[in-house]
Amino acid sequence: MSAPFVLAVPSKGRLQENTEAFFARAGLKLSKAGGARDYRGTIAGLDNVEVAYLSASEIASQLARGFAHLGVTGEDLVRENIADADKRVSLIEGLGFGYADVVVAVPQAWIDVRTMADLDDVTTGFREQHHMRMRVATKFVNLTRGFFQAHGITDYRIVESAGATEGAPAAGSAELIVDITTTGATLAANGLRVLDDGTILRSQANLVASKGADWSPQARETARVILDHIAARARANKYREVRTRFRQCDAALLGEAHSRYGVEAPFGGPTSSGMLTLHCPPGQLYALASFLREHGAETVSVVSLDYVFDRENPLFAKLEAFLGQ
Ligand SMILES: Nc1ncnc2c1ncn2[C@@H]1O[C@H](COP(=O)(O)OP(=O)(O)OP(=O)(O)O)[C@@H](O)[C@H]1O
Ligand SMILES: O=P(O)(O)OC[C@H]1O[C@H](OP(=O)(O)OP(=O)(O)O)[C@H](O)[C@@H]1O
Ligand SMILES: [Mg+2]
Repeated sequence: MSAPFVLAVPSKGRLQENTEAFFARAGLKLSKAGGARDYRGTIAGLDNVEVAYLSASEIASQLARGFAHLGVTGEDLVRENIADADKRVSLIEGLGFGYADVVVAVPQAWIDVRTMADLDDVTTGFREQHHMRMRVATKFVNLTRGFFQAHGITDYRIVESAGATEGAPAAGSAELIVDITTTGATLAANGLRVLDDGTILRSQANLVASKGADWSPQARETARVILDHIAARARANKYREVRTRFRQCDAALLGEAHSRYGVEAPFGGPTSSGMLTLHCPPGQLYALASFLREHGAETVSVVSLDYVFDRENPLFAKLEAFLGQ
């Protein structure tokens, strides 16, 4: 038997739940034979796939080393943990969950410090006054270094923080922090404020491919099947299916529906009896139904789509472009 195809997914918390739901919606059911504490799983119907349940940061490292073919993890962890990330992994698609911003936050009491340029000024003053550099508490050491360097800030020192980073300024172990925020509640509760231009990265969970994995023809075929499921579901989510039948429908009317409402006609124009199937963005359904009735339709029905399989698979095309032929 050939080596398994490894899909790495988060082993706990919100990311795990969201990831399992995401694959399930795409028709890929992840299951663990040994229950919740089993860190190996399978995908029903895909025999050579091994699902590896790992922490989100470990997934980034495993992808960088080529120990997993595909994985789900946050872009923040990819950028923090992988040097030269764009050469070693490819972010195939943002998954629409796990949103978090990596930000520079300072005590609210620093009323004169609004921007990174202001911060640059006070770091220099702080060093002269206190004979030590300002301390930045973070677990995002690399992202912080890169961002501070891009803003020309050099008078600071990083204090590595494993958790509860937002508490560091009040505890006196740092002057400011770099950490993730989603709702802003934790920053506010700790009397901190994000600098106006202090957002380092807007992160979300991504489907990530590894360059260094063993991309045998069989592994590529497995990736194609997985990405085909995901692309079909993504395409289905973007549209509702609209059906109607009326004689006055012609190419000019379809052209107008396309430019006004973003409507696609996946099976071409109306049939000889005037039957028409359209795909319409959800937000435009009422406007489209009104438009069709104004032009002669008696009835317009709308249904949700589960999957739309296209010949083209943009996700697999992106993977192939990244891996090279
Ligand atoms: N409110 C949030 N808190 C923590 N992580 C979040 C939040 N929202 C989104 N995320 C994302 O989830 C990922 C972190 O997941 P998780 O905490 O499981 O990671 P980890 O690196 O394994 O951390 P841990 O040390 O807690 O095990 C990151 O990509 C992060 O951006
Ligand atoms: O902006 P907010 O919505 O307040 O979210 C941000 C906070 O949430 C996370 O911690 P979490 O409580 O998940 O604990 P963790 O340290 O175990 O990740 C994260 O580390 C931040 O501290
Ligand atoms: Mg965490």
